[in-house]
Parts: sequence; structure tokens; C-alpha cells
Amino acid sequence: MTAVGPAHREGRGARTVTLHHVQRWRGVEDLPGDWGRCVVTIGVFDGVHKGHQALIAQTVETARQRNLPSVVLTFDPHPTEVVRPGSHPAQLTTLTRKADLIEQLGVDVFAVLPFTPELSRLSPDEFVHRVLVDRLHAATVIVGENFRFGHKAAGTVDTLKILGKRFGFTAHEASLQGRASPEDGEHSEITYSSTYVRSCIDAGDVVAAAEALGRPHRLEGIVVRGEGRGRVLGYPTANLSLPRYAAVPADGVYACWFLRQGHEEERLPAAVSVGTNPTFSGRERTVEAYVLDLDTDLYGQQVALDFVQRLRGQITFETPEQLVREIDEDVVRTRDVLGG
Ligand SMILES: Cc1cc2nc3c(=O)[nH]c(=O)nc-3n(C[C@H](O)[C@H](O)[C@H](O)COP(=O)(O)O)c2cc1C
Ligand SMILES: Nc1ncnc2c1ncn2[C@@H]1O[C@H](COP(=O)(O)OP(=O)(O)O)[C@@H](O)[C@H]1O
Repeated sequence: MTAVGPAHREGRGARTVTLHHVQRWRGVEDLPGDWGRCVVTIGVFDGVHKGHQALIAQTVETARQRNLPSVVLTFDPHPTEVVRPGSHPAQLTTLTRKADLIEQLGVDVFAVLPFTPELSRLSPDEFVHRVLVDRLHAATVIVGENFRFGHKAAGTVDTLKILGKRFGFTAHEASLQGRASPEDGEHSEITYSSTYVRSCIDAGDVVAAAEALGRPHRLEGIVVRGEGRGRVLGYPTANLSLPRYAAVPADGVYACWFLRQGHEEERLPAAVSVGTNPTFSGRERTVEAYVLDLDTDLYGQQVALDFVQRLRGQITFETPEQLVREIDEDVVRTRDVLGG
């Protein structure tokens, strides 16, 4: 791990937290500006899918070869929301999870730029000058083939290359391709995108989403109170309060892994319902997990669900007894899918 500046910095509203020896920076002021050169990749990286993973791996590898620190520069909130308020796309990963996933890829620095209207108005030239040159001292910039930056998304990889000549860095574009599976050979490359993963999740195809992500899609939330009906039915369900833009799979019933903060070594099978509880004429769309092999109070706990397979759609049953019989079957199917 390359040492890059002090572990903790306090600046005008800027925060730095060091976790697992990886530096996390927030805000332009927080980027040191007084260190050597680096290899940087820039993007939103929502989902950290296989294409992102390949791009970040290339950045880490290039940095190692040149004995420079590797930097992942990302934005929060999603730029689309700032440019067109109300248009935030479904979010595949929270900022914290994104940081965790990216850190696992071996980067030295995870830097977040708050995406403000002011930042969105910087021309490509200004962005490069202020952020990449003045602050980061980029030696090499590696971005995805579809990368756009600066006011009105006017900047492209070619813009970076031209500005690189002027400011003394090199720019490279990396394809966002990943191999479908190692045994499929070299002709099975597919281009991954966050939009594609969102559409899989939206359609309930969590298997295709997992294939593109390289791991199951995860929803994280806090367990809140529901109607108090589940326990009466014999199937108590932990109802998740989710982050605002969370990418929720299509209504239906899913086999998931259930994880709890503070119990990191444990993952339990769960039969999960996504929908409005039409049998009871519910209105609110909820995500509720019946956790197999567990009987404990979960209210207020931070939990996560990894979506492995869709079992069926939501059904409006005529009686609660019919619903319970179907949930009996869902539990059997969940064990079949997840094993154990
Ligand atoms: C595995 C599973 C499958 C479910 N399937 C359906 C369904 O097909 N139709 C439906 O109306 N509700 C379904 N539900 C949701 C129940 O109606 C809901 O869990 C119950 O009303 C308890 O709600 P509460 O947690 O708010 O008390 C399902 C729940 C689980 C755990
Ligand atoms: N195996 C389990 N799966 C899910 N929740 C459980 C389980 N065992 C106990 N619980 C507790 O029961 C609560 C759910 O009971 P339920 O009657 O459905 O109430 P609510 O409508 O408030 O969700 C959960 O929030 C959790 O605290």
C-alpha cells in the first residue's frame, strides 16, 4: 500500500476516514494537492459491476507498474439528479457499499467529489485543471469508453487526451467489457452498464443482475414495524426501510440471503416478499423477509438482503390460509435454491 499523505485531515467541512489502510477523501479541498503523482480513474461506478471491476483493476495494475498510488474518483449524489432534479436513477449501491467494494479491488484512495451545481458548470477544461491537475497531479487517467464529463457532458476521452498533452498526463480509455464466465473463452465478452443492471432488477431478473455484478444484488435497510400481521400468520417478516433511491426488484417472491450488522460471519436463508400485500389490499410497497432458522427481535437493526432467485409473482389470495400454504411452499423452494 502506498503512503499518500496524512491519515486524517480536517478541512472546511471535509472529512477523511482511513479504513483498511485505504484513504477515503471527501471534497475537492480534501484532496491533498501536496503529494506526488497518481493514476486515476473517474466515474459514478454505481453497482461496481464487472465492467467497472475490469476498469478499476486496470487502474490498480497501471499504478503498481509505475509505482504510483491508484485513485478512484467518484461523485455523490448521482450527477443526473443535480443536472435534472427528480431524475435520480435507481441506486444499485449506497456510497458506503461502493467504497467497500472498490476498496476490495486494491485501490489506494477512494475520493468522493460532492456533485454540486457549481461542479456541474465547470467546463471540461476547468474540471481537468482544477481537479485532475491542481489537486490530484494525475500522471495517467483511465476512464470507461462511454465516459463524459464537464458542463453539458461536453468532455470525452478525446478531450482528456488533448488536455493531457497540454497539462502533462496521459489518458486511456478502457472497455467496460467483462467475460461472461472464465470457461466461456475470449469470444464471450459483453459490455456491462449500470443501466443494464437496473433493467434486470426492474424486471425481477436477479440472476442476470448477479451475473453482471459478479455477486447478487443487495438491498440494505433498517428493520421497521409493519402491520403486525406476519406473526399471526405464522410467518413474521422483517420489513426493511430502504435508502431513498434503492433499486428494488420487481414485485414478487425471492430466495435471498439475509445478513445482519454485527453478525458478519452469518448469512441465513430468507423468503422475501416485494409488493403491496394485495391479499390484504395493502397500498404501500414493502420489502419483507421471513428469515428461516431465526426467532429474534430485529426491529431497528441494520440488515441486508442478497437477491439470489425469483420464485414467483405476487398473488391476491382469497383467504389468509391460502397465502400461508403458498408461503409454506416458498420456504421449501428457498431451501432448494440456497441449500441447507
Ligand atoms: C415468502 C412470502 C411470500 C408472500 N407472498 C405474498 C403474496 O403472494 N400475496 C400477498 O398478498 N402477500 C404476500 N406476502 C406478504 C404477506 O401478506 C405479509 O408478509 C403479511 O401480510 C405480513 O405483513 P406485516 O409484516 O406488515 O405484518 C408474502 C410474504 C412472504 C414472507
Ligand atoms: N424468523 C424471523 N423472520 C423475520 N422476522 C422475525 C423472525 N423472528 C422474529 N422476527 C421479528 O418479528 C418481526 C416481524 O413480525 P410481524 O408480525 O411480521 O410484524 P411487523 O408487521 O411489524 O413486521 C420482525 O421485525 C422481527 O423483529
